[in-house]
Amino acid sequence: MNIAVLPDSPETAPDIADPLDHLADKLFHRMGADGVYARTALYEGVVEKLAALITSHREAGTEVMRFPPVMSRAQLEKSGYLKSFPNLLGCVCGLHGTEREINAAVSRFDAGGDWTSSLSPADLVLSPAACYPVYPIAASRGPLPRGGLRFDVAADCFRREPSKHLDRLQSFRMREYVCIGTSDDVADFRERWMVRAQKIATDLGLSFRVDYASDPFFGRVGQMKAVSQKQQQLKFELLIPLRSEEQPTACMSFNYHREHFGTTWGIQDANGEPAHTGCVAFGMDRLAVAMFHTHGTDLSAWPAKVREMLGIQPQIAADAHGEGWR
Ligand SMILES: Nc1ncnc2c1ncn2[C@@H]1O[C@H](COP(=O)(O)OP(=O)(O)OP(=O)(O)O)[C@@H](O)[C@H]1O
Ligand SMILES: [Zn+2]
Repeated sequence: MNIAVLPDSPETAPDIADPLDHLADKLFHRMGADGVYARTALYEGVVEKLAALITSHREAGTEVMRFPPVMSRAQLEKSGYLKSFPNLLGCVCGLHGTEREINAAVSRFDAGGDWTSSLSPADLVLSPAACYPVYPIAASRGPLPRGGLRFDVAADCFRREPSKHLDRLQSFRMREYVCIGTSDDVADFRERWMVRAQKIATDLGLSFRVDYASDPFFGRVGQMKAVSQKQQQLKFELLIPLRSEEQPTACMSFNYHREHFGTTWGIQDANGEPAHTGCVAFGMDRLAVAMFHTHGTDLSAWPAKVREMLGIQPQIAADAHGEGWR
């Protein structure tokens, strides 16, 4: 079934058109909520090619793990997420009562009332970033070997930041390379990846700049955290001017957490010191949107070098509007 219902009908259309809106009907199908979209074959094909390109740059000795879209609530609480981004968290909840209580909730719904007041939280949250589950797993393995550990992780992530902008989703894919080791291990890792990531962006024909950045910490205390994060240059972003040069979109980030996760999870480096950690995160959906915004929605018209880099064959490009991804 192919129901392209974007762009919005005039009654529900956003007041100000966004420069990315023209991509919507080629890339997505609406699912009834802002920032949550079904993806077309054309779009998904490019996401897969981007993922393969990122895989081709994986360093030797990197362990691969793929995480589900949910994780342990206790683990995320322990990671300190509520101190930084409580406003973005999505929590799984359910009808946990007796049969009578559950039936009463459903009856309230049938009668046009509110059933959700009977919900209570489960022990799961929707993962807000791909790397959180890897630290307790690493901790369970005992002290780190010399040189530390490296992981390749990915997850469907959720952040409660509904927006009509196609580059700010509530449900999106994140791929990360993670390093756990000494501060030198992590500094070298981040340095290598900041160089490599810029080569990837150049190969993809994207315009970009790399700048230091801060996370969107919650509240007034959060603003101070953001200032300190910038001063210490703990976070860099690869920024692509999708809607303007002044407000570019962060499509990758390079993060240094110092010993936060090492101390939280009791991870020790080879010298018995708390481990340092860092990650490089690729926003797969933002990268895909950036590719279509930059090169257009006709794959056969993309620059030959970019198609070659991604392994997009000419006939595949021509077929992509149908089911032509092989
Ligand atoms: N709401 C979102 N929709 C799509 N991709 C996202 C979203 N939030 C983050 N990402 C992607 O995941 C990557 C890693 O997440 P990170 O926490 O570093 O982003 P962030 O600093 O919160 O981004 P922003 O400042 O734009 O909210 C980002 O560089 C981006 O590519
Ligand atoms: Zn991370």
